[in-house]
Amino acid sequence: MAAFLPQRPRAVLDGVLPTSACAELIAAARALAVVGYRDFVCSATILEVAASAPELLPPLVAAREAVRAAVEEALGLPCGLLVEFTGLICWRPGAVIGWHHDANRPYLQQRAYSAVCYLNTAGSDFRGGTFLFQRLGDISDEAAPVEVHALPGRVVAYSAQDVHSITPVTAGERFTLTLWFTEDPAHCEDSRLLVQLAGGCSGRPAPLPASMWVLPDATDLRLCRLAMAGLALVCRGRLLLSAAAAEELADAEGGSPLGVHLAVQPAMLRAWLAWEAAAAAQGAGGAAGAAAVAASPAPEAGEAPPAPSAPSEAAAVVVPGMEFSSVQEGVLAVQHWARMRGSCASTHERVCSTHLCCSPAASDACCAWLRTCRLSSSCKLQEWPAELGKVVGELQVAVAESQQYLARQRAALDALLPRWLQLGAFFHEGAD
Ligand SMILES: O=C(O)CCC(=O)C(=O)O
Ligand SMILES: [Fe+2]
Repeated sequence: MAAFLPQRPRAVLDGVLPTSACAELIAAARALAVVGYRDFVCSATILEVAASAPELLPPLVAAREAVRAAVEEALGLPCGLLVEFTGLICWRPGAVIGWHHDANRPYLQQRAYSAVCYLNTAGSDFRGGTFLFQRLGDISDEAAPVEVHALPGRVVAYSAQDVHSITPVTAGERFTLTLWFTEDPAHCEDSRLLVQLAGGCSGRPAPLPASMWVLPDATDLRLCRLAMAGLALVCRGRLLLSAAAAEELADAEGGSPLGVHLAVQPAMLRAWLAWEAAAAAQGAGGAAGAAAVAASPAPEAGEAPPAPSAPSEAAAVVVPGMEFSSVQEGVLAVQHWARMRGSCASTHERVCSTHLCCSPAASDACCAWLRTCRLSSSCKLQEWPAELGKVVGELQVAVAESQQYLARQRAALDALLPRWLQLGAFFHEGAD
């Protein structure tokens, strides 16, 4: 444990999470994170996880509790801390935060302490991204930590008023589990989490990031999901949009990032849901049925995704990083692969589902698959099956492993949920 000064509590704690738990959380973040709270940052909050992939709550909650317990002990807070925010955060190249403290807005006054648990290693998994505390030039500076380099399982904890900064991430991806603590029960995230969980955990549509930053590497399963959905993708600035959303965007308020985000979100979501509904209506149509769905999505009240076989002009635009010459080519490649696998419907599940990259190994296999996509950019389409064949075995193992992993997490959630809900009811009654 590092120096701890009561007047300016700062602690750096190693080994709070085992490396395996960190890898698990990174895989969950890769699967779920959407455009985050600042440029080049993607995040998945605990509430978003509860809404879209509740079976991933058990490892996230376990990690949250481990960090909370370690911070309470290190900062000597016997009364216990309430968690105001839990999020998995991915920092991509370009992400940076200047000097600030974490309660620096009127609506953040409830934050009392902060804790960041690093999930991967500075210098090897990513470059830059060093956490710096401001030196205050008083005697306590001698002992207080000022610079924190990320290592899996290392936690930095500090008062939310303590000024700090993060140097720019220059390469790779920096993953953190970030927690803010409050002493005010009204701001504890658990009540919102319980309300959400009480609403039921199953049958939710697969989450689709509504928009995303276009990233230099773009090795991202989400791009694949979008291409599978037959969406024509358009690159606008650093946002990747559906063609339909791009049209709406023209009307968006001055093209401001917020306006853009608001315009994009509903359009893409509607398109995705329309596609999902069409796929469900086709039922177990097998390869041909599902391929037909992908090729001619059902007309819907919202936007149906553009048909891959009838590309719009916008569709000729790039899906960055995938290096297909068009989205259609990407879709065809996926369909080829699907036919090879014998079932397009389950391929949809495998390729499009968030869950494909929920286990670390599956996540790696997905990345391998997407890398293959990229490596194959110069290949002709007919060469795809051979190319893809190389990783099909790996994916099969990954899918099986992912399914087992999710089954285990679902069982864990089933076991936890009644207790959480009971607790929620207890607190609710207590509050009445
Ligand atoms: O990721 C970190 O090391 C700290 C992040 C931070 O300061 C913040 O999100 O306010
Ligand atoms: Fe901060």
